Amino acid sequence: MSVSTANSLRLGVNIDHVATVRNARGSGYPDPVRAALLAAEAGADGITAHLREDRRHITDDDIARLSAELPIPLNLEMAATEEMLAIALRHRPHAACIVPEKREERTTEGGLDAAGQHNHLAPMVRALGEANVRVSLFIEPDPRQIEAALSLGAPVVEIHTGRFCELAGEEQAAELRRIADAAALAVKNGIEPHAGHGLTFDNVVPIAAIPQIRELNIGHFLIGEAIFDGLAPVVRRMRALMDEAR
Ligand SMILES: CC(=O)[C@@H](O)[C@H](O)COP(=O)(O)O
Ligand SMILES: NCC(=O)COP(=O)(O)O
Repeated sequence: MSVSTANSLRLGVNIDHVATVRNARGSGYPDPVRAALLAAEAGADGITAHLREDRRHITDDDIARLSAELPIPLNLEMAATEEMLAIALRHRPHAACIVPEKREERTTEGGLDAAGQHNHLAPMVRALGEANVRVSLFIEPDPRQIEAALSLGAPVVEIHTGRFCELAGEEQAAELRRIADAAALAVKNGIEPHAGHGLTFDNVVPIAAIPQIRELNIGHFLIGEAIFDGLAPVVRRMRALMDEAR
C-alpha cells in the first residue's frame, strides 16, 4: 500500500465480490477493475484481490488488468501454492498476503497456521521478498503465529478479525484485547500489523482505534453497501469512520 504518515491508517478495499456478481452471469460487468478505480478515486489507499484456486470470483485476467491499470498499490491475496507463487512473481504486485484456503469454504474461516507450516512457507516468503513483493501472513491474533511470522521474515501480518465480528459482549471484548495484544507484539518484533475480515460500519471503530494497526482490508460489506448507496460514498464513509477512530 502507499507510504503514509506515521500514525495514518490505510484502507485497502477488497473487490472480490464485484467479481462474484459479474461471474453470476458470466458477463463482463460489473467490472472489478472499474470498481477498483472508483475506490481509488474515493480515497482507498490500496486494492486487495483474492485469486482463489477455484477462481470463484477474481480471475487471472482481473489480476493482470489490476496490475497494469491501478494507480494505487495492489495487495494480492493468495494461497501458499506453487501456482499462486508463480502468478505473484509474474505480476509482482506491491504486496502479497498468504491466506489459508479450502475449496469447500464459503469464505476464509480463520488464519494461516504459519507456525505449523514453516518449511512450506519459508521458500515462498523468501522468493516474494527477493522479488520486492511485500509479504503479509493472514493469521489469528496468537503470539505463536506472530513468532512464526518473525521466524519466516515476513514484514507484515494481517490479523484475522472474523471471530471479533461474530462475537458479542464480553467474548467480543476479549477477542478485541487479543487483537490489540497481537498488534502490539507484532510491532515489538518489527512486524507491521494489519487487520481484516468481516469489518463493517458497525464494528470497524474499535479495530481502527488500535494504534499499532496500519492498514485495514475491507471488502464484502463495502460491496454490499455499494448496491444501495454507491461505492464511492461507502468508501468515503468507511474512511471517515477509520479517521474518527484515531
Ligand atoms: C482473507 C480474507 O479474509 C479475505 O480477504 C478473503 O478474500 C475472503 O475470501 P472471499 O473474498 O472469497 O470471501
Ligand atoms: N483480508 C480481509 C479482506 O481483504 C476483506 O475481507 P472482507 O471484508 O471481505 O470480509
